[in-house]
Amino acid sequence: MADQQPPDAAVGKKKRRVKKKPTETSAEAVPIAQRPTKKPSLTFEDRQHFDYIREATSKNVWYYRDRLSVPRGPCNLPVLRECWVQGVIDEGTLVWGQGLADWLPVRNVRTLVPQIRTLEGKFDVQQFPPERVRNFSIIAHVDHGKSTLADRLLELTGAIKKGGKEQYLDKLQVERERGITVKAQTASLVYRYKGEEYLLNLIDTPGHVDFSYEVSRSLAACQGALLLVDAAQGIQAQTLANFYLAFEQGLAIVPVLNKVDLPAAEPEKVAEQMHQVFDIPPEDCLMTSAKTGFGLDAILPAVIESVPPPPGNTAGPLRMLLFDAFHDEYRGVICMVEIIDGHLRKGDRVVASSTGDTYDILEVGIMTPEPASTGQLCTGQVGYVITGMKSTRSARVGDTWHLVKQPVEMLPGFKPTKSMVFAGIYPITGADFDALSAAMDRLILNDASVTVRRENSAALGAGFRCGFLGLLHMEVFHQRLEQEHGAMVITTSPTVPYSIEHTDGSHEEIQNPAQFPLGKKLSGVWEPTVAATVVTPSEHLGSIMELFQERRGEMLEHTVLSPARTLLRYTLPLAELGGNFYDSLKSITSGYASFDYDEGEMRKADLVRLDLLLNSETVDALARIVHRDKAQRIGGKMCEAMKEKMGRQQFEVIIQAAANNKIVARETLKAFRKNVLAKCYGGDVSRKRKLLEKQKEGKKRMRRVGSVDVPQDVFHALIKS
Ligand SMILES: Nc1nc2c(ncn2[C@@H]2O[C@H](COP(=O)(O)OP(=O)(O)OP(=O)(O)O)[C@@H](O)[C@H]2O)c(=O)[nH]1
Repeated sequence: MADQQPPDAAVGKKKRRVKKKPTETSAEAVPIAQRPTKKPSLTFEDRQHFDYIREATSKNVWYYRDRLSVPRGPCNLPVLRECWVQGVIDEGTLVWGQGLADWLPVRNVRTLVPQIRTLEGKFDVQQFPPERVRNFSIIAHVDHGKSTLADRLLELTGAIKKGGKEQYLDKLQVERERGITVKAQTASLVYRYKGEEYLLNLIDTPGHVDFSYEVSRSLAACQGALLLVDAAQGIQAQTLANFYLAFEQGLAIVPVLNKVDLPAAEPEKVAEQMHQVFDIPPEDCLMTSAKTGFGLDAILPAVIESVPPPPGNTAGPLRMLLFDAFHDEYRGVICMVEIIDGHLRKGDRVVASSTGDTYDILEVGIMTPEPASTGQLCTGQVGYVITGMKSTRSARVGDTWHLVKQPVEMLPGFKPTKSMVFAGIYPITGADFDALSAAMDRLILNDASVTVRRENSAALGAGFRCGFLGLLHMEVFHQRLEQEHGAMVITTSPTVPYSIEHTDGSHEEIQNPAQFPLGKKLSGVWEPTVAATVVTPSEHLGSIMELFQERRGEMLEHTVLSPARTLLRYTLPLAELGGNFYDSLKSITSGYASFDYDEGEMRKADLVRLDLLLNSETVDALARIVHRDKAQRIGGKMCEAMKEKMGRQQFEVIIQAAANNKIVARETLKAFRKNVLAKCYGGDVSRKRKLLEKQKEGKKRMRRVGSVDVPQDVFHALIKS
């Protein structure tokens, strides 16, 4: 094991070495024959080995990771940002990283694992029996102010400082970039009310329909919900959907009208709407402005008064619900749990009911909103546990855990989600498949609503077919894979699951358009529909109806909510929600209409498979299933987009679209050879070689379809066409 010098001494020593003797790398320490010529990619066995070492060293300050990012700052290997490790991290281990000409033997690696805040000995969760615990979610339509209100409540209870980062609980990069919540987040607050301290557990939930699985799971760990409604916009489609989710689970509802500071706010009218639609007495609605802080003081007392304490049995054996999980680079799998009955302590040995696997509780604590260890959790409390679980797949969201040899009745768990949209996800190059697979495992741990299956494409190689709850969900998943896990991927056109009826009466579900049978007589093709709800200012009714008609929608209901607002219900094919449906709806109503949908029935439709061909070779990854009437228009658009994006090749390329094998559109791309040496007049041969090598490198990023090279961004562009 490496030496145990104080970190500063080690830092100084290593810095001097690296600076003064840059050649003192593995060149001297390792015989040439042993030196690899390129960055190693770790094998599965390596990773297993690493896991073993992690355990062996977890109590020391040493650490390793298969792909170790060493942040800048005081560190004994300051030049390394990404470093590939050969073998076990120990004295003499070879590492390679950005800025290093060669492999470097490690002399001293100190852990860079951020320390979890500890409240052990300072904060006793036992002082909060269930009567003084409240678990509640904040639910609302998109942008009605959930995260902003959560900020104010965190500030009010001193969990975060005033004037800090806005929407504190929106921690993901994708959330901050898009300004939406995609992941439910938990925070425990201590609040003094009528002379007694209460432990309040707040869960901020997403508003968009594609993430409603997050809402329903969060509600399972709560006994109440703050139903937030924008006092200017009133009840919207997702307000209805979330209200019913909470109502069906029997939660206490605390109605709050937010944004009363806005000039357009009409809190009295909205309170009246709440009465009409939800039967909530107008006088029960709290008025607040999460922006200015108006009315904030009334919220937590209302939660304490209206939300019942968690009903668990304090004396019973431990029974806990795993309702969420995520992967932390340094600590592995972190599970979010609610203690339904009994008591959990660090060091306990627990069993996961669904798999029978046993784990030691290495750490347990609450989110404040950052994790803070408390050493135990009592009945009704919500917090996190770390078990040293090896595989991300072992953390099954909805699972019941109990103590070894103390079996309990399983909790009902969560309804499995039904994927509404499918797409293929492929690594940019085949060599990245293993890395993508690991990244998917980690992300799926944090997003249990995604379904994944291995698949192969002739054009894109080995990859995965993933099921999502909607198109936004698919886009966010793609973005998170890239941003949080560094996996660069190609996503194929989204498709919905179709059911094919063969002439012998049998049915087959297809989730990939390339499976759609060609040249075979079929009895019928069935597509999924949705029951859509739109709440809109009445002046936009005409244009909304036109939009739905164009998207093959059929009206089910037309209700006037108030003289100015109307509710419409339509049934329409799920596939029609793709493309620019949301953008069109937004632009024709200037963003004033709200939209939500529920799964509908399967409906028979006249559908064909639309293929894209390059020099008569089908690109399987670009196949889609479309309505016969739209095949020619969509095919034409795809060919145009392909021509525009692909750039000329060294030979002519014929781009065609075929609907059920019949050509419906065609474009021709003229031959062209880009002469990268055009501007190199005479002279330097090494510069010419460099340019040619760069060109060769660029070609690697292309996908070969038959004899045609397709750049990866073409796939992205065609998905949107
Ligand atoms: N004027 C005013 N603006 C507010 C108030 N509360 C929130 N906002 C603004 O409304 C916008 C949306 O707020 P968020 O807190 O992100 O809304 P959200 O409900 O969490 O959004 P999603 O998680 O995407 O559903 C932000 O620009 C906030 O600054 C309020 O009381 N008054």
